[in-house]
Amino acid sequence: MLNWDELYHMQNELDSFIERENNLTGKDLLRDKLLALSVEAGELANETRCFKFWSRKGPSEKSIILEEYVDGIHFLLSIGLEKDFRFSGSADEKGSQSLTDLFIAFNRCISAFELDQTKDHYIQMWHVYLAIGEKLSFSAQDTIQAYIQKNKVNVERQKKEY
Ligand SMILES: O=c1ccn([C@H]2C[C@H](O)[C@@H](COP(=O)(O)OP(=O)(O)OP(=O)(O)O)O2)c(=O)[nH]1
Repeated sequence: MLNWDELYHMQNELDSFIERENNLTGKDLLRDKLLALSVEAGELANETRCFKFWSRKGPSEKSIILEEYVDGIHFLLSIGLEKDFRFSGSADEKGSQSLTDLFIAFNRCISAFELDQTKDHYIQMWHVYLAIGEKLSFSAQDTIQAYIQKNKVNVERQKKEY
């Protein structure tokens, strides 16, 4: 099973670094992070092309979809750090909902959390996001590996190009 504690720890290091580099230490970044999460989910949906009924072009390759997916994991962890909530479960069995259904449900969960910032609503966002990962056939190992890799890229980018 995924050890979320380790990922929360890595995310905390990254977030503190980003805040220091950008003079944002102590600032309330929750609303920006919620919008970022919603945008990342949109980028992910776009790469899967799950809703593009008008097009015969297939999805992007798995590595690209996985990188978009772990961007969302970054923000879910980061939001938990901001609110002092932790998720510790795992993905449920693959359900019958389509990817499109899941993306719509995920946006609903973000809105529910924004309106009422409880731990239950936080956990709900995780369940739906993990269901998206399950539907995309990402294993826990795929997700951890890609998370660690993108976390490093994020640190490097802070040091250089931004
Ligand atoms: O407080 C923060 C802010 C950002 N990130 C991470 C999450 C994600 O992995 C990345 C932002 O996403 P992305 O790589 O799409 O950033 P971008 O600036 O939109 O990149 P690009 O210009 O390449 O599209 O930064 C954090 O972990 N914590």
